Amino acid sequence: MASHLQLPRGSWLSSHAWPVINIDRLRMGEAMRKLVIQEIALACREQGCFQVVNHGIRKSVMKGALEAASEFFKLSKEHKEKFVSADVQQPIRYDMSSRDGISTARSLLKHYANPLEDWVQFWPINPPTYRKKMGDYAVEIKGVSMQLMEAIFEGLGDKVGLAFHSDYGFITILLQSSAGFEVMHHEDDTWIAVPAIPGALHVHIGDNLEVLSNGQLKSLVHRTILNPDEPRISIASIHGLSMDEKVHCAKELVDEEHPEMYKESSFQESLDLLPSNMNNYKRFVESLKIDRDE
Ligand SMILES: O=C(O)CCC(=O)C(=O)O
Ligand SMILES: [Fe+2]
Repeated sequence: MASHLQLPRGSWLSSHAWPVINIDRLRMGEAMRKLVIQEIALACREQGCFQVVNHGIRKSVMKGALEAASEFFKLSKEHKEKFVSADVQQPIRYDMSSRDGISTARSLLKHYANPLEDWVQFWPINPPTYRKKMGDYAVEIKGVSMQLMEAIFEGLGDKVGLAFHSDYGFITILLQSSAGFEVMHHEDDTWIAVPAIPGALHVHIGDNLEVLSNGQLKSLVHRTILNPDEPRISIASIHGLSMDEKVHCAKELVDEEHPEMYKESSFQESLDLLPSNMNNYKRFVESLKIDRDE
């Protein structure tokens, strides 16, 4: 394993936008499974890759497979050359030169693996532990692939139900019946799945608070993903001022070093902007930003 891989504190490591997914949670009840499927779907859509931990493959099996491969490559030429073939259809093939146009400097041993009983007869008998160690790994990695394929297929049904936006108002409080809510990380613009924790309320910052705080707080960009299997209910309570009351940067937070960054606005004005959003969505707070470079 690469030395830069950190172990997950929770389920999702976002410090480097690098998803590490704890997949034994796929078996911890329906609600948890849904969340993990959503995390996997998110990683697939956003990054096209992710790492899994708690996948159930024993450490000794992973170590054994690496040892078997390494011992094979350390063998003398005559042991390995038995498997050399120019025929890429062979069930086992050792090669040191490029027949695929992509191998530049590597040796490879390529063989079929599952079902093991069909293919193991073609595998090296040297090193003597090769068949057992690589065989155990082949069987266990197939189990992980099957679980992941199932989860990825389930996640493919998920569609964005409510696209990228931030809320007008100071704060929004969400009471949600199930997962599906995603928020954008402030620093690296990656999406993070928010779990629906029973009994908990989700709170996020809206455009008004970004303006009031003169940019010290940022309104949260978020969206929701549809769950094809069950309806999701979410009650979003958005707290703001009355229709025509203006929200402006707090005077206490404006001085020479921190000039006013936003124009004042009312809830009515945010509504007036809605029709123009139909074809080209722009966050309301963006339209309030004062461009200081001009
Ligand atoms: O469906 C949700 O949980 C979020 C709803 C939302 O973002 C909104 O109504 O502004
Ligand atoms: Fe929202």
